[in-house]
Amino acid sequence: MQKSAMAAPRGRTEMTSAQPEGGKGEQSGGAGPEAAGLSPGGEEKRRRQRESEKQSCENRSNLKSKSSKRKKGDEETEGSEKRKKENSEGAEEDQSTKEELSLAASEEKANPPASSLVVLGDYDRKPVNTLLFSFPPPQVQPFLPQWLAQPKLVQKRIKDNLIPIGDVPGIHPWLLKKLQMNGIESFFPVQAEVIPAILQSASNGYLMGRGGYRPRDICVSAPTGSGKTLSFVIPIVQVLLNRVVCQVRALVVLPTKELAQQVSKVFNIYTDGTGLKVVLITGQKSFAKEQEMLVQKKVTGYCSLADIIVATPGRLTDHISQTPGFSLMQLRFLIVDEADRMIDDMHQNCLNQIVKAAFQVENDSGSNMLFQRTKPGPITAASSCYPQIPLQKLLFSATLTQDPEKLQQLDLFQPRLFTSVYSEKKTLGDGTETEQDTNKKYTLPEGLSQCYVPCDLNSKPLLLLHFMLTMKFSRVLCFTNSREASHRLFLLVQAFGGVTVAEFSSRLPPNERRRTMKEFEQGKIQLLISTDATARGIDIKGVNYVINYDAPQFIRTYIHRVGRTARAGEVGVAFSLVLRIQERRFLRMLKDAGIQDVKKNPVKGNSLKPLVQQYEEALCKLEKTVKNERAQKRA
Ligand SMILES: Nc1ncnc2c1ncn2[C@@H]1O[C@H](COP(=O)(O)OP(=O)(O)OP(=O)(O)O)[C@@H](O)[C@H]1O
Repeated sequence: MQKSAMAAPRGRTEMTSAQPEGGKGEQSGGAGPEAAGLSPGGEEKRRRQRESEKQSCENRSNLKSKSSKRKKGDEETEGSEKRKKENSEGAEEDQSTKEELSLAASEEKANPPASSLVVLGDYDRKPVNTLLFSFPPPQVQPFLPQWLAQPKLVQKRIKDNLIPIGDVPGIHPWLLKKLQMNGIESFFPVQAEVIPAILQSASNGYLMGRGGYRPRDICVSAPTGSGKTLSFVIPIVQVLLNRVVCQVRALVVLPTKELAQQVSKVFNIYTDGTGLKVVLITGQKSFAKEQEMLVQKKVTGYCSLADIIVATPGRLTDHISQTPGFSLMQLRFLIVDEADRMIDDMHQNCLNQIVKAAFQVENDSGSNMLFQRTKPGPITAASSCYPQIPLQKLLFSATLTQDPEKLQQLDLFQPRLFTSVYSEKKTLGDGTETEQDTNKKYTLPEGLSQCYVPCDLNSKPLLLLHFMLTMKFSRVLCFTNSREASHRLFLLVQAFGGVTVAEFSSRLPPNERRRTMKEFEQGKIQLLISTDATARGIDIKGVNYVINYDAPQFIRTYIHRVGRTARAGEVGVAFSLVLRIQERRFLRMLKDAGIQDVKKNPVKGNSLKPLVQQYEEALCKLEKTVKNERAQKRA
């Protein structure tokens, strides 16, 4: 990927015009007796100069160590991990370099160094003329676009900031009733901010932006379980309430079938009784069946059977290319949930195809010629002559990337960012205010307590059993790093006995996964051992504990996993079993993300002893079961 000047690489050079020595000093007689230290003020001036240089050096070395500490990545588990790691590492480097440069600039301002011109980048003072020959050439100082630098802040604390639904302006009375019928009396902070923003952007009806202008795209970064789903479901249903013709006006894309199912369920609740049609496209039904759900052929041409589509990327692109009459030409809202994951290479292409399909010129004589649209470009007299149906993008995630370049791949239009990621001001004992968590990149739910248990490989199963049987943990979602690991652990706990346990991974067919999830939600299963298939977005009510049986390798995986508990303002506890060899890396990963309050919670060997004999018997049973399974597979 080509990098723009916005994200210049490390070691950039920049000129800073600074004070005396050869610059201003020269003009005011720098070569005269004062500069040579012969005048009465000369000694004082040199002392100040020496101090200023010393300060400058200190500042630079501080920055240097700060910079090296920060060069780590936001990474992601799924898909092209390595590339992602590289990308995000690059992004963070860019970010920290930006911070360094602005910090350095302000510090330089406060303590002007003695030399006339300095080169920033390797923090060594260099004479100005080296700039002329420096390679690579100087680059433009990067800056954070205003929409990222000045986002709309969303309160993190849910329970303290509930807003009665009637106090949020502009919501249709019918929807207010519907919300109440579903037990929603108050909006969560993210909903109270985002719902009016989306409604406002469609205040002239969905066929046009506010005041006839193209509406701004919206990005939302709020913690897991903070209610992001309703913050787009409610305004979209409201905006489409009065639609006359059924056309695909809203499309939600999500990375997995389970998530798509979950979101379509919420849409179904709030469209029930409206005549709006919600269609789920995930490949769980046959392609032909899905085609029947999407379009109908009539004598006059094809007509849409869907107002709102909730889809996974693969199946959706198949329909774009292969389903006759399937049109996104009237698409008004493109919602990208779990957006950071959807921007990954794997899904990026899908998003491009959607946008392309949305601006495709239709030859079909049945198309609506009154409201047409052309690919957005500069506003001209011609383009403003006829009404354009705008396509507005709405991006949501608990770990939305703040790398402008990555977000820019989505071709966002004057985006607005709503975020709960901000540093908090704390008042000290003496009344002064201090900023906390300045390197904070993600926000976790308020009610979440986090612990980690240092351990070795052999004690991990015993620790899990200890939590379940001795500590009597209930409603536990336990994550491993692979399907095989989940399966083995499930067999082992089952062989040990005493715990209602199930597994969840792509090893199991979809119906079985659905059933398991339902039973877990109903409390019939106390321990669900899962892969990262349930790590993102899945909303399971009543999870008390998350256990990272295998420590997650990437910070975003950690955030989404632990976010399966402490949802909707509730409390929850996350335990991570961390091998001693992983401990340093694990803690650094959390620290780099600004996550500080993770307590060390060692478990004494003595506590595990009572379980050992039964555990060894379970191991023998496990060995037999695995052998049987292998034999069955071969047969
Ligand atoms: N205003 C509300 N009042 C009560 N419960 C709510 C409200 N809004 C959402 N919820 C509930 O909160 C839970 C979490 O909501 P949701 O799944 O939308 O979170 P999210 O922000 O999308 O989380 P994630 O990032 O993990 O996907 C759901 O069970 C939802 O029903």
